[in-house]
Amino acid sequence: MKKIVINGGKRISGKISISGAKNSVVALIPATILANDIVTLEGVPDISDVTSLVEIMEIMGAKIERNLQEGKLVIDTRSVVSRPLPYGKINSLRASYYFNGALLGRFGKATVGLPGGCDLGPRPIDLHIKAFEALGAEFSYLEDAMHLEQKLNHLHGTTIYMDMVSVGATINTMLAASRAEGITIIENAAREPEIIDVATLLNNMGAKVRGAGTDVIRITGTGEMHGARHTVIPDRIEAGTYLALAAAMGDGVIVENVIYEHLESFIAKLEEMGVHMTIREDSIEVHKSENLKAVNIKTVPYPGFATDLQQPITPLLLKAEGRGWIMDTIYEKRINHVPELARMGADISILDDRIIYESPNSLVGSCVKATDLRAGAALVLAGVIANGKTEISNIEFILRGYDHIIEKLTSVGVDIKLIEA
Ligand SMILES: CC(=O)N[C@H]1[C@@H](OP(=O)(O)OP(=O)(O)OC[C@H]2O[C@@H](n3ccc(=O)[nH]c3=O)[C@H](O)[C@@H]2O)O[C@H](CO)[C@@H](O)[C@@H]1O
Ligand SMILES: C=C(OP(=O)(O)O)C(=O)O
Repeated sequence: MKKIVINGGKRISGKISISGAKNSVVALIPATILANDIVTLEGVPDISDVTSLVEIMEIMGAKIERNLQEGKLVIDTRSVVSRPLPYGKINSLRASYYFNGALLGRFGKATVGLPGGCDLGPRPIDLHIKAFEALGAEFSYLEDAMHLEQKLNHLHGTTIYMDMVSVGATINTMLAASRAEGITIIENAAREPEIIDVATLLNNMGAKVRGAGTDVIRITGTGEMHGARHTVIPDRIEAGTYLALAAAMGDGVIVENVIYEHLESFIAKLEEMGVHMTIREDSIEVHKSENLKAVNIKTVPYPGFATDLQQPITPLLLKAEGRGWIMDTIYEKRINHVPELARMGADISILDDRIIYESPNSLVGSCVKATDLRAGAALVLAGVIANGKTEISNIEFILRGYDHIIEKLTSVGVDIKLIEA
């Protein structure tokens, strides 16, 4: 079992470069199945979710050259077959549900086990299934796995209204609809940058996806798709995590390879707190910031404040002055970081549908447990801020989504190491 050990309380400075977006690449990899050809992905983060997806793709018959040091995957999906994938790695990550859309689109059938991923409370997939059914697939359970099969000899385009704004259901529908006959219109689509990234790859592979990034997406299905080369967008959640850390402990930190527009609501919150930043074309410099103010945060779909960033920003809030609350309207049970931060001395608790906190807090190094990916990120930040030694267990969650986190933090002066416990 691995642990992260941090000797906290030291100021940091320097540069951190952001890797490709986890929540994009986990959809881009399954999307390559639609090509029946060779797709090269660049800017791929070296994270365990990518390793898991590569393993699943190889089980399905894909030939993959991987050089994650250089952020590159060359994926040949010509020998992929739609074999049942009920168990194993499939159940360990949420994004495995994208195999449903990709396999259904290319082969007209898919048998894929139930998705896993972080425990954020219930994570239903009814909208995905409803969309596949609307496109002409029949849904059933086969050996504990989801089985989808087209009723006719092809899927057909249709208009789908999403009851809720869902990133996963929007992307899955785009995948299946890319190979359907006719036009599919997704209404009330999610607008996240990751959706645009997936649409860009699909279009480069020969699909016709229009309107990604707005709440109406129009997909004209195509019988054939082909190989392409694509660079993954920068990870706005990784960027937000390091910006929050820089605001809390930095004496001048530059976060590089960021798209500012993807982070506008987050930056607006940092500004409201009193954080000083210089925004450049593809980097953000966080200056030494003092006398920060407590703020309230409500997570909503993009372009609002991202659910994935409410946990990583919490340690920064604990350094501010005043009282505040956080309300996660996407995943209201995304609160696992709260008891661990309280264990480190934070005045933080849950009241009804909110996390409430009173600051400033003097955090003290402690033994804590990462219960999910972004809770883990929050504990790393808390460990850097806290005085003394923090030991974080269950770090496999953190490695699902943060590329070279130890190396990146060491480079700005954090005393952090990974140990075998
Ligand atoms: C809108 C939103 O902020 N989505 C976030 C969500 O995406 P993720 O893809 O996990 O979740 P969705 O965007 O699909 O779901 C948004 C909401 O819709 C509900 N839902 C979803 C699908 C479905 O079939 N039925 C249903 O009820 C979910 O329970 C959730 O409350 O978590 C990801 C990982 O943490 C983030 O990167 C996404 O930005
Ligand atoms: C919770 C997350 O990941 P997943 O949806 O893959 O579990 C996340 O990226 O914050």
